[in-house]
Amino acid sequence: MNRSRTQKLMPLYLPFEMITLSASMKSGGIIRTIMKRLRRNRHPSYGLFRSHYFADNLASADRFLCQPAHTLDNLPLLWTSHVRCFGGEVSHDMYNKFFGQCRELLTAVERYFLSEKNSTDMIYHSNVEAKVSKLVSFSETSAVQKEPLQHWEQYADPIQVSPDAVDVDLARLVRDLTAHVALEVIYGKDFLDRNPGFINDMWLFVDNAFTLLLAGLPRWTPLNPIRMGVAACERIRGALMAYYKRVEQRQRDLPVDYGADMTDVSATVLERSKIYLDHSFTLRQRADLDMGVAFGSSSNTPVLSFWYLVHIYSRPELLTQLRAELAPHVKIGRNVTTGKREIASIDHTALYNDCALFKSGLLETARLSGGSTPIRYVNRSTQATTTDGVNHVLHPGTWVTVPSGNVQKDPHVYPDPDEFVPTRFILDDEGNRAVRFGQLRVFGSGAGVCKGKTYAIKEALAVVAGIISLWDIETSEGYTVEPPPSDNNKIPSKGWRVRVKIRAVECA
Ligand code: HEM
Repeated sequence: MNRSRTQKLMPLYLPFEMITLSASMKSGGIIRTIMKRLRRNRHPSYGLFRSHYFADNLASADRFLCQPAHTLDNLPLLWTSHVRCFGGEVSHDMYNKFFGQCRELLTAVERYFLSEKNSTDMIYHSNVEAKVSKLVSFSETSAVQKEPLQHWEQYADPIQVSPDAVDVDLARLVRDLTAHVALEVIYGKDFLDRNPGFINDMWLFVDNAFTLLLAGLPRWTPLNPIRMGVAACERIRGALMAYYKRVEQRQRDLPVDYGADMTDVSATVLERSKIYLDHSFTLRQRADLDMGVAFGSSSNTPVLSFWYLVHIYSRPELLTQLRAELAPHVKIGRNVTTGKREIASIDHTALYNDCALFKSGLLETARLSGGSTPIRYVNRSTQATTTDGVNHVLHPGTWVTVPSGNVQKDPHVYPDPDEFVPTRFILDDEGNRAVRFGQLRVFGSGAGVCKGKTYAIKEALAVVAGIISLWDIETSEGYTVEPPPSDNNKIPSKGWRVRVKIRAVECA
């Protein structure tokens, strides 16, 4: 790689310094004192390295991060994941295409998943009702499972224990179902049916290799987790290459491979494909750049939804309150063929706007699960103003990290910060109960803010509302799950074994 292609790669020391500084800020004590001493007077460097500014005490993190991308750039971090994690192509051609077209490609995500109106259309398209109604499969005839399992049941080890009860790992079940919802809405049903191992490969990669690779271990490192993760990543790339070939065939009115049904491919994919074609991206380059979308859209929401369910099902009183709040908006009917209860409809707009306790509880789960630390590359000189009023100059070619998530455990902002307080984000304005994000920044800020933020909340609300409205869930003997102080975007390694039954509830 020549210098132009390496200069925008995040330095290898940065994740380590960021984690150490972040931990020292939280823990206080001697490490904090040492780190503070290392802060060079008047130089905006905090810690050991001059090319990294750890901006933990900005006067306004939001205002700072809202600077235009030509000053504070989010793309070099994405380029770093492309090179180090996803093993994407690093040719000169790819570098130019990446920095030339990436913003346009991200806009094709943002337009449908960040906008209030379009994200509502997307969640209505996602048919969460049908998926949640088939959370687990029942055999009518015997206690032995005979029906084909749904995609999300494959790795959740379901065992039918009576005609109406299934024991299952809820962590795997919910994680895979929620990922399925987002991926189907983006890539279409045929893609997931044709690639039944796709979601499992994503987890193999995320759980085993992603962090180690981002920290700088080469992809050829002879460690089992990396080998396993990298092999899964290559299968994902292969699936996306074959997929974008079919999308191109559809767009050019050519016969589509395998006669695949491409009618439900999202507008996001069609727009991205058009950009790829207009700028002569090879199939491999298209797949490389879509990995960020596939992972971004389906790695965080599933874990958030799972932990919210843990909070709810381990608090019977809260469960009752939420079911009452949701009842007018989540209609239960009967399946005309089986006669079993199922979700007939979900009013997604009402879940988002009118169910204050339910939405606030989701934000509280997000608050507890840990915050984000936006990382930006400094393209042009800029200033960072700290709380003590000092202006630091940040030079081009340096990096800045903003641990805006630390506020989430700050007792001055959130009293009893380790407690789960479901009402915490409700503002009562003369009888009008509204839910406000306040200082919560789980989705980042500024130009690099999460491009799926609005959809992600609607999707998590829909999945959780559907599950708690239709299903009774009890922890199996010997399994307890306590939400960890910070989930690091993970489900519990041993899963959460539960018994699932359809709830006896009045049908509409
Ligand atoms: C609970 C769910 C989610 C969480 C917590 C989350 C969080 C984040 C965070 C922290 C960032 C980096 C922001 C920054 O640097 O300031 C990000 C970036 C991104 N997210 Fe999400 N995300 C979620 C769901 C989604 C979904 C559903 C999609 C797509 C439909 C998505 C697409 C993206 C994309 C494309 C980026 C890169 C943005 C850029 O650098 O310009 N995310 N997300």
